[in-house]
Amino acid sequence: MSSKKLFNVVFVLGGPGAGKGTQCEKIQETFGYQHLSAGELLRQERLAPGSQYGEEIDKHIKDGSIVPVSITCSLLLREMRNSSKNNFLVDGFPRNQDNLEGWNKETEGVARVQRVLFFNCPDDICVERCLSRGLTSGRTDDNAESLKKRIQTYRDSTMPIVDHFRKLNLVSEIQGDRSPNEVFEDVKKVFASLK
Ligand SMILES: Nc1ncnc2c1ncn2[C@@H]1O[C@H](COP(=O)(O)OP(=O)(O)O)[C@@H](O)[C@H]1O
Ligand SMILES: O=c1ccn([C@@H]2O[C@H](COP(=O)(O)OP(=O)(O)O)[C@@H](O)[C@H]2O)c(=O)[nH]1
Ligand SMILES: [Mg+2]
Repeated sequence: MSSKKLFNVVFVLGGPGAGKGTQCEKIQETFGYQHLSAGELLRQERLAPGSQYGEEIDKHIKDGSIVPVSITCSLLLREMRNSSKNNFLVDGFPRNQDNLEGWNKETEGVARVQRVLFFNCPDDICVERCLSRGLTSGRTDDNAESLKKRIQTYRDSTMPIVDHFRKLNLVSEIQGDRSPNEVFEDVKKVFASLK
């Protein structure tokens, strides 16, 4: 029997602009979980010198479609293995069935999903937030055209993953269309009761 400690992972899901990144920063500060944004890791990888995946990642991000799990999962696992932490927030992943299956395969005996935080936020507010973020983010996908596709991908591909975790009783759903501090009050309750 292996005595190796499993990584604890909290998945953080929700539409584009639902507030995942904002809340993850607060959780990291307050509860010491290391924040890993899958989207951010992909954006970095795209720019990494010599990366063979740059173009592929670029295209998916602009199209609001989802990068193959082998790429995303290896970036996440690299961060986890290089960290001194044992507790991680995996922000914006798994976004579809391919992500979920790849994760399950790659992390068996390595990580356990402790909880799934799901930030529920109406589409119009999500879009409005991303458009304002786009004024300064420099992101190629914070524009009306990409957002339409991202919302569709979220609805068609990510919601079934949330529902999968609901059946496993792992989802804590939090209403995201309130001020960041109000949202965080509910997030704190979830973390206070984590097992
Ligand atoms: N509760 C909130 N109320 C208003 N604006 C918010 C809230 N949470 C985040 N924002 C802003 O909305 C944009 C998207 O938030 P972010 O945390 O990046 O969301 P996500 O990671 O889900 O896309 C950012 O510009 C952020 O500052
Ligand atoms: O596991 C992931 C996470 C992100 N993305 C891509 O990266 C984009 C931006 O994701 P991010 O989570 O940064 O966006 P957010 O929801 O926070 O606005 C997505 O639309 C996808 O194209 C992906 O392919 N796989
Ligand atoms: Mg984000």
